[in-house]
Amino acid sequence: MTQLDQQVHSIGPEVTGSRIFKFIAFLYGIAAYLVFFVTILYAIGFVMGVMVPKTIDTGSDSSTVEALIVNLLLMSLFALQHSVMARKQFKAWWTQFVPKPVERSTYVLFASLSLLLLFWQWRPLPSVIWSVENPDVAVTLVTLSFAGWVLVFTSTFMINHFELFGLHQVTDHLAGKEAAPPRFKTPLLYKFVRHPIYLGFIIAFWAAPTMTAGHLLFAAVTTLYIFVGIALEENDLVDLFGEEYRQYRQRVSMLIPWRRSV
Ligand SMILES: C[S@@+](CC[C@H](N)C(=O)[O-])C[C@H]1O[C@@H](n2cnc3c(N)ncnc32)[C@H](O)[C@@H]1O
Repeated sequence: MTQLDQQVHSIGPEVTGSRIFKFIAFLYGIAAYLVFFVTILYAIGFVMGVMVPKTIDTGSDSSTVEALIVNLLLMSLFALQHSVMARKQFKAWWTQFVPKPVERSTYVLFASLSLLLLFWQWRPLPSVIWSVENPDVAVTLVTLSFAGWVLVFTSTFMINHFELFGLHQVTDHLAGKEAAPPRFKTPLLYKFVRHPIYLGFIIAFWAAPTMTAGHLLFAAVTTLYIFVGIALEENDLVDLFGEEYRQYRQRVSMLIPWRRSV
């Protein structure tokens, strides 16, 4: 037996089933959730350019090339972390080291930390691509962007907010309940589009009265990543729910209600 095998063996039910582990896991889940919550609130201010010390359009001066390289690296790091750690094969591998009840919380924590790094290190690209002069149109765009964030937040509650962010798993474990298998759901908005959370992000990122080059880069790359993320997520969902998800995909559009192809 290698040293690694011995370590893997040490995180068994005799450890995860103990009362002290359950309690520490619960505290860890709450801490990860709080970090996520602060991160998503900061993200709103960062993208909308309000109420936070550093926004998408502020930060240290740098050359265009440096800004492009740093920003693309930061977004790639988030995309890699987010996609790789969400895959079935990765989860099967790393739950040998990370106990299952805190797997989702750890994923949420890593995703939040990579986003916080992005906010911190983001380089502004201040050239203005468009600027809406009409105050009514400008207010409409700000309202639309905010509505995008509301769509993200409310949609998470439609499929299960607390499970998505790991709290459900640690509370069930604390209560000694077995983790329930994932369930396919199509409540409310999920009857009109398959990905309301991602639709909310796209709206929130693009609806800007003033669009700088930096903001445009962020919106364009994240939108591209959302399409890649959707393809990966839907592969997993077909694996998980089979024919039920295939039929859902035929019946319901991806992002734009009543437009089957997108
Ligand atoms: C960040 S959420 C995004 C959900 C969806 N793509 C959206 O944009 O609203 C990703 C998680 O939701 C799960 N998921 C996506 N659609 C689902 C559905 N209809 N029912 C249950 N879980 C779903 C995926 O398996 C994944 O774990």
